[in-house]
Amino acid sequence: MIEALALSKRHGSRPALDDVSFTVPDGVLAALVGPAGAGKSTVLRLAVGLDRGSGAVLFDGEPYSRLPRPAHAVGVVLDPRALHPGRTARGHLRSLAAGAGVPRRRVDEVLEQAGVTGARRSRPQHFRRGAALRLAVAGALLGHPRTLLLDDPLTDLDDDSRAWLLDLLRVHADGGGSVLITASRAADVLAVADELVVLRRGRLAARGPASDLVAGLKAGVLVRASDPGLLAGAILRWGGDVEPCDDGALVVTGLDMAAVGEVARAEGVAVHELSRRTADLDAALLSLELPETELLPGANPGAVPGASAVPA
Ligand SMILES: Nc1ncnc2c1ncn2[C@@H]1O[C@H](COP(=O)(O)OP(=O)(O)OP(=O)(O)O)[C@@H](O)[C@H]1O
Repeated sequence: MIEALALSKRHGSRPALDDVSFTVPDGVLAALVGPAGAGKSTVLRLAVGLDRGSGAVLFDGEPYSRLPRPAHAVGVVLDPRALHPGRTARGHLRSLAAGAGVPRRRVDEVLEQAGVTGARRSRPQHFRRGAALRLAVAGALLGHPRTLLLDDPLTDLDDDSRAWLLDLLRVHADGGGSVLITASRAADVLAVADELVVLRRGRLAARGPASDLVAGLKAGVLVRASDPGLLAGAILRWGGDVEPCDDGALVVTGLDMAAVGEVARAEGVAVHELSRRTADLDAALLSLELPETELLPGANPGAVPGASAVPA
């Protein structure tokens, strides 16, 4: 199980993460989603002690820094291109295995599992994205970890590697492990993630079972117009509800698409886009109201043994 407890991080005066808590139980594949800069990578970097902040991330109750054999508990893929330029793929894995106290024979097993046996003698800095990611995942699997953390694994991935990866993650979670991946678009992970944790500007925007979150999205109409303020006022007068988005679009509920078009015409406002809100799943998720956050027992980092895993 992964527990993120009250994670916060600032870059100067700018908060990169603000009091983010969530749990990924055993047997669950969770996706941390949010637009660029939302703080997803920061969560993973804090989790494995590569960044400093406040709060804690616990793996089966222990911070990463206190795991006796971290590679045997948590498999991590942050940057698949972080490789020694002079090593072959197999050499790279052998060096990881040696550092993690994993027997050498395990290297050939994970190369095969990742489908990169044929490229074991190649230098991976020339690998395409799919092969580089497979090699990185192979490295993460060396110690048979129960938990997997992968930062943005799906971007620019070829279809075969994507299918391979999603299958591997699903099987891992179904076998009782916990998996946390990050993605910029919820649509990319909706079919595979059990749980979503949605971040918006470093804060939790929504979290819960993916199917519940999507079912909870109110049907609505997304409209972009020349004068959103004027249109919003008119929609309210006509009995609709309006939620403004960051990019100036409005999400309207209580009026159908034709009615929104009519209101705009009556107000003399030019409409630049009119679509069903479900077309923009991410905007809809980001605008969800987060229920009162129930802090996990002991979520006060001061009360959690080893919570200084992420030193302030
Ligand atoms: N070293 C740094 N110095 C200053 N600001 C930083 C640094 N690293 C990250 N940030 C800022 O912290 C915020 C969160 O960054 P983070 O990389 O965690 O976001 P992200 O959701 O992973 O984005 P992306 O999908 O683009 O990787 C962003 O505003 C980013 O610009």
